[in-house]
Amino acid sequence: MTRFISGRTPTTNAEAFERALVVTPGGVNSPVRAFRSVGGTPVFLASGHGPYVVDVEGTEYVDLVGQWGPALLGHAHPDVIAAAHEAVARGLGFGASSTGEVELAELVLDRLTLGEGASERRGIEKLRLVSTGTEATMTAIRLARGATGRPLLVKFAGHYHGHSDSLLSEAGSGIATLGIPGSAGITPETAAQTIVIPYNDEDALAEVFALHGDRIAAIITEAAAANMGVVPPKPGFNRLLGETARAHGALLIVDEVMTGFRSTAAGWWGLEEAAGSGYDADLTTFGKIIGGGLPLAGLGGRAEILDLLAPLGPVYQAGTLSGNPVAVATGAAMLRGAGPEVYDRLPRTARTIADGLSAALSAEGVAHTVAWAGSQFSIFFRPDAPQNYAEAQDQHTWRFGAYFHAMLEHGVSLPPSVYEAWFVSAAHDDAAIERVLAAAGPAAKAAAAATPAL
Ligand SMILES: Cc1ncc(COP(=O)(O)O)c(C=O)c1O
Ligand SMILES: N[C@H](C=O)CCC(=O)O
Repeated sequence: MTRFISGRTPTTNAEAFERALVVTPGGVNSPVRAFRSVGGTPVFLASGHGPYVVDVEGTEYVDLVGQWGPALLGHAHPDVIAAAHEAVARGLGFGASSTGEVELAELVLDRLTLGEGASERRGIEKLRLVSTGTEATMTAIRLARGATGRPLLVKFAGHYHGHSDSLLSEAGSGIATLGIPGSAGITPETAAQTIVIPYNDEDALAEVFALHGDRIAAIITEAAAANMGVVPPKPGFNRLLGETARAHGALLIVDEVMTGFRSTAAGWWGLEEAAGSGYDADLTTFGKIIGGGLPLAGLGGRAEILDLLAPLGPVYQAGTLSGNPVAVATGAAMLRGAGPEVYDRLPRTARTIADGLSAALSAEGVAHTVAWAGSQFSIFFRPDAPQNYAEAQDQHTWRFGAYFHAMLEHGVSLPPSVYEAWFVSAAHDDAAIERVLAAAGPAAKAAAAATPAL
């Protein structure tokens, strides 16, 4: 007799969650999905199409989670699905190199390399593919330590770079959502190698380098922070990070796992280049969109640094599933499908939605602000945009649960945390936007009526 297998597919979210709780820690495979900060039963999704997702009960929602970023063209885009089918038919993976990996690297490098004659520090010359953003940032740190022979890492409070040990101190995303300072299970020795400073704070940066400059291997930063809600860098801050690192013989790692291929065709880096505040990253990490929705991520940089990776160099990194042929095919299909019209459309769609939501909140007298980084935005329940984690936490977070559930009831799926960014896709058409705007009034009323927990 089987103990766990029920043989029946759950038909309600409650039933699905109940069963998940028995066999999965917290009923989820990634903490934010558990709805802990907003309360209630998580939805279990059965399918997605265009701007919509559908749960196991058959309820359709306009999706503003976008797979946490990868769904740039919307769900189940025909070209991406066709690329997956074609690749699957040839085999799921070989544990050997395949030409699709090279094609994807070429597509990425083409978007991120400056023209001939540009300073040789700029742009990305080589790319190593891995399977998750966590692996990409973890490898970037190892590479920085290997390249400099130094131990320390500087990160910013509220930034999230995945869940490797060195990077969970005062992290954003789920760590912020759960209201905890970091994770158990990390040795004090490891934690001591990461120095956390406030974001957008030039003085703290100067001070940490004055004190420890010759022991710092790297600064790691989100290209534009979006895991404590959206908090963009002050103009010129990323450039200052590059200059400071360079002046002290350290490296700058810019994490574009979320912003890469979303803010512009060339990610946040492209946006700052166009704005005249371009910066020199020594290493750049990618994830999400680069895999087109399947597990794939990457680490890029100048050849002299990337070539320190095995087999050429002494810094080890490997992966059974690295460069998986199906994931590189879906990633390439997504990048090929993300032409100028996509990057033109995304900010306009985001702006229309955000303006409508903001107007509804204002009409209900709810203090709030919409914060932006390219086409990504999030709503803070405070009157002005925060510049760092302390300010991002200083808001009426207690309004968000009511707001979130009112949206869900009216057919709009938001990230289930006040500290996550919202994502639109190229598939969000007028009908989807209308549905979001129709939910704006009731959600604003719910936020206005919310009260802090005792
Ligand atoms: C900026 C950033 N870096 C790294 C990661 C880690 O990526 P993954 O979840 O694929 O490990 C994430 C998201 O999870 C992210 O938003
Ligand atoms: N903020 C995270 C990634 O960007 C959300 C994904 C997760 O933790 O499940």
